[in-house]
Amino acid sequence: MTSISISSDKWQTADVEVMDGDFDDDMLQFLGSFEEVLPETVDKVSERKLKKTSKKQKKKEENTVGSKNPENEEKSIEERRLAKKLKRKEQMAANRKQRKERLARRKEQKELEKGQESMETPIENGKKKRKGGEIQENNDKKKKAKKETDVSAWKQFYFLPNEILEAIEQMGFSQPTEIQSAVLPIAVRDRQDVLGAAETGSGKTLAFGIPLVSRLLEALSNKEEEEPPKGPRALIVAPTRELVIQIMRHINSLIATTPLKAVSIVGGLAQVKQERVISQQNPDIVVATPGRLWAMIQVSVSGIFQYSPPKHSNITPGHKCWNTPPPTIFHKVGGGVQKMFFLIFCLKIKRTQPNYA
Ligand SMILES: Nc1ncnc2c1ncn2[C@@H]1O[C@H](COP(=O)(O)OP(=O)(O)OP(=O)(O)O)[C@@H](O)[C@H]1O
Repeated sequence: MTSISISSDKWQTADVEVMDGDFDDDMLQFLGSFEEVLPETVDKVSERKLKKTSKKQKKKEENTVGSKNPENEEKSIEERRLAKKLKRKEQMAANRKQRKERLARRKEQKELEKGQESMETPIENGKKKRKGGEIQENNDKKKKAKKETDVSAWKQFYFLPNEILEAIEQMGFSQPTEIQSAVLPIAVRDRQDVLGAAETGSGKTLAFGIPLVSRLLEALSNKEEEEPPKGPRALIVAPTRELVIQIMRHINSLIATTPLKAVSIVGGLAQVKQERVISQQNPDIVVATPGRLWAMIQVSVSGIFQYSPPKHSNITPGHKCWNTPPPTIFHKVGGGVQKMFFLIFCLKIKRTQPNYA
């Protein structure tokens, strides 16, 4: 019997079974297969093993997908190609649209600037003086070419000033349109305010343009002895730049034979420049979009809109233009409302208050 101590405090004894006999090398061989393994080595080895397994697994998965669904894979490649193609197409369409819009904006801007530059030409006795007389000559040629139009149908409107009949002749319009025939006697002869509605392209611009220019000419002839009126006396408001351009074209043609001047006020052009043109040129007619007009009324340095109220006004199409009622605007415009002449033209008129005529 052998005693083995197992406690640190006190030695104790325990009975153990002792094996007797010889141990040959074969029995102890397994000891050689152990190797010393430190903690850091354990971490590194397991990390390497983990990486290897995840790579293998990934490869395996890829192979399985590929080998299992080759059609699906082809499909997804095709889909991706199509999506890319579509995206490219959309991008190209967007670029084309942007380019078109840019070109249209530039064209509009040029037209408006042209209109304003032409304002800088002095006007005397209803005829424009230009350098070298070259442009005047071209205009004369145009006038001659268009003078062949027979405008006898317009003669029924005996109350129209001669300058306007001459302008209509130059424009080449042999007959008044329906809305023009309906409006002219009421607005020019009877001096009534008009609320008109007619479809697009029916000639509404001249239907309000002719009465407006007639009134201005009338006022000019009545006040020949007096000091010429300061500031714009007629205001045309249209909801878009495009409409302002269209209206300006008609108004400029209408006043081509008169000493009257018109300018446009729209967003997108330098406000300072527009103010300068207005205060230098002192136009009789202003054609404006509401946003820029409002901005100019509020921050106008020259105070151009404070001179005197516009006495004749057109708002077209009225329902789209204003959030505040027109008289409020004109009160601001002129600093006081005088007798004004309203011509409101649009595509449709919706009655919102039953008692409002
Ligand atoms: N009496 C006329 N005879 C022939 N053509 C005319 C006459 N009056 C106007 N026009 C022409 O008809 C076209 C349409 O006129 P206008 O732009 O005034 O229509 P509109 O009713 O104001 O249209 P929109 O509602 O689109 O503004 C213009 O090209 C204009 O020059």
